[in-house]
Amino acid sequence: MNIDRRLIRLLKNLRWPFILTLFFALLSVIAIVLEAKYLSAIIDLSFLKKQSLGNLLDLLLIFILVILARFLFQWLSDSFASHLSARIRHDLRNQLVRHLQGVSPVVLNLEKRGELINTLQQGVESLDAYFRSYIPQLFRAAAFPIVILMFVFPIDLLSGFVFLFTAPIIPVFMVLIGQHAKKATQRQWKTLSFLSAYLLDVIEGLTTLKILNRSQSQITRIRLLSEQFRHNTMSVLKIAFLSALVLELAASLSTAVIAVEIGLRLLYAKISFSQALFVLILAPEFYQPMRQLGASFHAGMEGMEAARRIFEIFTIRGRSTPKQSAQLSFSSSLSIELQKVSFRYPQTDTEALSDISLKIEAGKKYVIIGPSGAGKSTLFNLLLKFIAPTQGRILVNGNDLQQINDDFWFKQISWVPQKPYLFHDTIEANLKLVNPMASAEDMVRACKTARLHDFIMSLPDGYQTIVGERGARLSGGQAQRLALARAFLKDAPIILLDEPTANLDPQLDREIVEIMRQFPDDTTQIIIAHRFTTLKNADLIFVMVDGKLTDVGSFAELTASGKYLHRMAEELRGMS
Ligand SMILES: Nc1ncnc2c1ncn2[C@@H]1O[C@H](COP(=O)(O)OP(=O)(O)OP(=O)(O)O)[C@@H](O)[C@H]1O
Repeated sequence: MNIDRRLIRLLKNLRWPFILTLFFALLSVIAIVLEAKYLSAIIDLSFLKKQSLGNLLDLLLIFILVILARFLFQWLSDSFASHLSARIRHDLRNQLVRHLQGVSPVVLNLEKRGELINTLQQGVESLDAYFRSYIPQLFRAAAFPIVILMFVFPIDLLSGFVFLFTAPIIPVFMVLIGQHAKKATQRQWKTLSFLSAYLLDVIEGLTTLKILNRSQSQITRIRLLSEQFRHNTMSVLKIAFLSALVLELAASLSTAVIAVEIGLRLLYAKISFSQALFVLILAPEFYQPMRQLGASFHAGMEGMEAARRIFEIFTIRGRSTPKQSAQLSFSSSLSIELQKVSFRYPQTDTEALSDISLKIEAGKKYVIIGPSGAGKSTLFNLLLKFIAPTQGRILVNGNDLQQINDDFWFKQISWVPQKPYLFHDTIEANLKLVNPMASAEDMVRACKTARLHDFIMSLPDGYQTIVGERGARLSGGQAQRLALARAFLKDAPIILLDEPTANLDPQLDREIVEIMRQFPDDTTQIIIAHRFTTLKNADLIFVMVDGKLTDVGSFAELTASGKYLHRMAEELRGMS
């Protein structure tokens, strides 16, 4: 019957709007029965018993009031259902976003973003019809016939039995049709999710595709997928139209059976006119909610399918973080120690990091170097608590990092990745992300230190300039500077910087060292370096190769003996 228990559980905090939705629906059916009762009485009295209109004024007035009450109850029931649906969608979307915020970026990157977006938008939206129309209709389909039978049985037993025996025909048809509809709806959703993910992928990789001269083949693929989606949608619609037709037919035939049965008895004077009329007026109302349920059956199917995807998102494992960070305070100078740390990404055979032991003391400058794939970013991911070691421990002032609260830890770290994420908002808003209370002077100071202020002032809207999606209107170097300005504003004791690669911004090469010097002396700096200038300024250099720590030492020590650094120096000398 298309009821997902997890969806019904969402109603827990909305008990009252839900109860009121059903309560007013119930009142509306009582009003329907009363409407039939008064209408049949008025017709009987005025046409058969020839009563004057003056004598029927009271009855007419009550009849009109009952009609008005029916519409009022229906409207109230619909309004509470709409309110309920809006709240559920709002709460669910918040819960989903909150859940995804708690998922490690490393895990999240493995998910198809297009599918996630599709579920967050279309999936949650399709629950509107489920809660606003399908669930109340399901209640009406179950409750209305019972209420009507309660009134019909005492008045006309035979008609009551005809109602009772014809009522299951519609639900039986619905269950039969439902089997097909379910598969078709699942196919439709699968294609839509795939299409959304594919479109997002193509749009993001458009430049690459164009350069590779592959855009035409992608267009063909998108056309094929769209065609498949159209085909699947048509199958769903075909079933929906066909089921509506079958249900309509079943309801009409059942009403006809009642009409013939009543007509015959009326002919042989086995039933009074007012009783016959009362049952006849109620007959279409008896089948109406079941017919309407047939019409919203599709909404029920879609809601169920969307629920499956939505609750799948909740199964993406989030990080668990302790509530308290014992013994650590914001004023602590934080030293970090990696003890025999290894890490293996899920579903991979080799370790990205193996047996790493190193110490990071507060206030010193460290540089990590190594060839591509050596595990430098993985080490950062561990320090950022995006992932946890598969073996070994990371200690912060002697406390296991995994026992430290995420919020506390994130406040201690400024992270400047190679491609910083900038939101489609103003420069000011992107800066204030790290410190909403930052004053205009603070922002200017931070941007001056990051050597970005002059550029910002050259823009027509200055700090109010919209940076574009993912900072599209900024160069790679400018985006990095903006991220560095954010780090200045945040003023955290530890800064992790993934230096931009050499081909990104040559000017930044020299400047970055200067900018990093501006951080307070007690800031611990850990830099993934790609340049020589950065190496020279490090207190200690960690050389990583194939997930292992192969050398540790100062620049002078390593250029003399370190294999990788020595080779790097040779290569750079050869280039110059
Ligand atoms: N999400 C992931 N799932 C599976 N394997 C991964 C994942 N991320 C990285 N790896 C693997 O882990 C190893 C270390 O990768 P990592 O990104 O840490 O290297 P890196 O030194 O930062 O490289 P680069 O300098 O090119 O950025 C690589 O073999 C890489 O293929």
